[in-house]
Formats: sequence, C-alpha cells, structure tokens
Amino acid sequence: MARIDGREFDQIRDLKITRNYTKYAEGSVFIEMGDTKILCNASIEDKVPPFLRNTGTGWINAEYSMLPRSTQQRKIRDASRGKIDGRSQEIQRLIGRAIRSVVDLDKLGERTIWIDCDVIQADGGTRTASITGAFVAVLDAISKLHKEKAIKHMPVRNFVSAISVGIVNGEYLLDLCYEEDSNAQVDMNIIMTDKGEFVELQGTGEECPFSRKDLEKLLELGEKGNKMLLKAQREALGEIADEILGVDYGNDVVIATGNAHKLEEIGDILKDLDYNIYSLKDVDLGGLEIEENGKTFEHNALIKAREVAKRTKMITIADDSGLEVDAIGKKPGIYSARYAGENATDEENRAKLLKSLGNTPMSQRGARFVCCIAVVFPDGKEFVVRGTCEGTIGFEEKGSNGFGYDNLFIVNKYDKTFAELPATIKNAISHRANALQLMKEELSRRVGR
Ligand SMILES: O=c1nc[nH]c2c1ncn2[C@H]1C[C@H](O)[C@@H](COP(=O)(O)OP(=O)(O)OP(=O)(O)O)O1
Ligand SMILES: [Mg+2]
Repeated sequence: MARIDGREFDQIRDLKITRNYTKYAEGSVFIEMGDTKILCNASIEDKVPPFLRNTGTGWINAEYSMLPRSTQQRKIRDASRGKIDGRSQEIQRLIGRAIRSVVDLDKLGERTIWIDCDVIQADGGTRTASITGAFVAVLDAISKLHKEKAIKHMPVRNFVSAISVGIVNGEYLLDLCYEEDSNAQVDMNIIMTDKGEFVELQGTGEECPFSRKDLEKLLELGEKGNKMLLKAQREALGEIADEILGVDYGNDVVIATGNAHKLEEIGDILKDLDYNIYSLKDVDLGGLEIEENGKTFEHNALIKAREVAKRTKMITIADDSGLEVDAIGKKPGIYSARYAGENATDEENRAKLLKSLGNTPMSQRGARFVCCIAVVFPDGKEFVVRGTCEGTIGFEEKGSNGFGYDNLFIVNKYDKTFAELPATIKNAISHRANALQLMKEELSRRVGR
C-alpha cells in the first residue's frame, strides 16, 4: 500500500539541518524532517548541579517543549498551565540520556550543557528529530569550547541519531509521519550511534503485540534510517565531524606495488576492512617507474605511496621491505631487491646472499625481515609503520611457498623457512603481517572504520 506522502517503506522524509540558526546559543540547529520542524539550541553554563560540584565532571540536561501552534489544535503553553506534561517530561529525559551516552562528561569539565528542543511544527517523530538535531547543536557548542582550548580533549566520542519505525496496516515503515504514527499497530524509536550500536529502543505493541521477527525487521529499518541521518549530520558539520568520525576518503584503496606476492599478502590482510582494493594494473598509470632512492625502508615506502596517491587520488598503500642479515652489517637491507644487481632475479639475490655468508655458522646467521608500510591519503596526509620478523638464514633453500628470500629465512618461532610454512601462518606472523596490523590500527583511527 502506498504511503500517504508517496514515500517508499524504507525512505526517510526530506531532511534539512541548518546550523547557526539563532545567534546567541553556542550551538543552534534548526532541523526539518518533512513537516516536523524543531529548533535545537545548546547552551553552555559554567556550573554543574550540586551532586557534581568539585568532581571535575560536567552534565548535560535537555528540555523539550511544543509551541502552542505546533500542533493541529492549539496546545496551551506549559507556562500558562504552570507545569510540564508527562509526555514532555519523558521526552526531555530521553533526549538527555541519548546525548549523554556519547559524551565523556569527565572531559567536559564542570560545565552544564543545556539542550532546548522547541518544536515549531509537529508531524510525527519530534522526539527522534530532537535527538538528531540536538546532537549537532551540542557538537557545535563543544567544538567551540575545544577550539578556544577551554577543554583539552574532545569529549564527544560518537555521533548519535534517532528515527522512528513502525508497523502500519501490517507494513514495516521507516520514519512515520503523524498520520502513520497515529494508525500504527507497533511504533518504535531507535536511537543509535555511528558505530551502529543501540543507545535506546522504545517499542510498543499497544495495538498489537509484535514478534521477534517483527522486531528484527524494525531494527533493520531503524539501522538504515540512522545511517542516512548520520550522513546528513556529517554533511552539515563538515570538518568538525571528521574529528570524531575520521575523514571520509571513500572506499577505494590502491596497493602501489609491482610485486604480485606482496599484493596478495596485503590484500589478504585487508579483506575484512570493507574497501575496494585496486592494484597498479587496475589503475593504469602507464609504464610508471618509481625510483626507490630513499635511504630507509620508511622513506622508500613513502616515495612509492606518494607518487601513486598523487596520480590516482585514492588512498594509497605501499610496502618497502627487505632482509637485514647481522653477520654482513644488516645487508642487503633496502637493497634486497637489487642485491645482485639492478635487474636481479630472486634466485640471483639468494645466491649472492649464500655466497656472502659462506661458512658463517648457524649461530651467527641471525637476520630479520623488515617491512615498512606507508599510507598516503588523497589530501596529502600520510603515515608509515614498521613491522619485523626475526629468523636465521639457512645454508640451503628449503620449501616452495612465498617469494624472494623466503626459502632461506628460517623463522625462529617455527624452525622452518617461510617457504615451508603455509601462507596462513606466514600471513599471521610475518614482518608484513606485523606492519599491516599497525597500519590497520592507525588507518581506522584516521578514517573511522
Ligand atoms: O615476505 C618476504 N619474503 C621474502 N622476501 C621478501 C619478503 N618481503 C620482502 N622481501 C624481499 C623481496 C625483495 O627482494 C625485497 C623487497 O624489495 P621492494 O623494493 O620492497 O619490493 P619489490 O621491488 O619486489 O616491489 P615494489 O617495490 O613494487 O613494492 O625484499
Ligand atoms: Mg621495489
């Protein structure tokens, strides 16, 4: 059955978030969701309620109110009635809880943030839109404090938003307008963070109890809706959002290596990160030759990543790696690929290594693989990490897996060469695995995934 405003069952209403709507409040947001329109102001007061005095901890309090003519029939002002009704009371406590759930009150210091949500026009979903708008206002207000250095560390951990879902005439619907809300058999408010976690669920089957399956369907819709709200909040906040969510560099990553084995190992370790992974072959940069003229693994990795990032405008990952053998002064080091000459094959390089070590006894054939991974972002930001793996250089080649010096490198932990071990083990303990683990941690800090 078609919805009264022609939306799909999983479509939210037109959403508009306007920041700096009024001029006095530290954070002022006007949120419009279809015909629901709410002014959400966040004000900062330099004191806290008595129970928090001298604790260094802050507080967030919310008030919610509907203007007399926000509804179809005029509603008497709270002030004229002399008290706020139970519904408003319940809603304002919900808003307070939702916003507090994503803010570190300790880091806020002894301050109170007052959230005022005033409904200008109500067409369903006012409590959820209040939360979505109030979060933006609060983040704006807190960012100001942070910018002025009144607070040291950003107290906002996550984004939070809220949306309604329900079952109307037997259909699961996202973002109910008033008409739908008042005909709903089940209605539910779903408050979530950007991490996809739930902050609060308010579901009632007053008209008709609902099943576990119904609940799952509703949660799925709620998740979808909150994702759209998050996107709108992020767009409205611009750079301020990046501080909390990480920068959104898109989903494309290119691995800048001419080495098919590295490509496979790196791709394997990154596959759970939800990126589209491209290789140099996919991006076609002509016969690009990058001169690895750095003096360290770190520098060479950066040289490769920078060049490819500049040309592809994608997040670029490059690896520079090699073998350090202690008995020969950490050679071949950064020259590992060209140890036996500029276009040397792996075989030639290994032969040269065995020759240079000669009869050096096992106890003095200690070595380590080193891997530096550089990540360069489209905006030029970059970082580099290093991973190592300790071992010993054997007297002869053993095993047929892997590449490069693998069949000469006996891993201490297994007493077998990398070429004798299955890829699953190598990819769990190698220098590259260790570097990639560090890379993943730093990457997720920066891009928020
Ligand atoms: O897990 C490994 N197992 C065996 N050997 C390894 C490994 N990791 C690096 N290696 C050796 C191969 C090459 O001799 C040198 C890397 O040189 P390096 O310039 O970083 O790589 P590359 O020229 O093959 O590819 P590219 O620069 O396009 O990424 O170290
Ligand atoms: Mg190379």
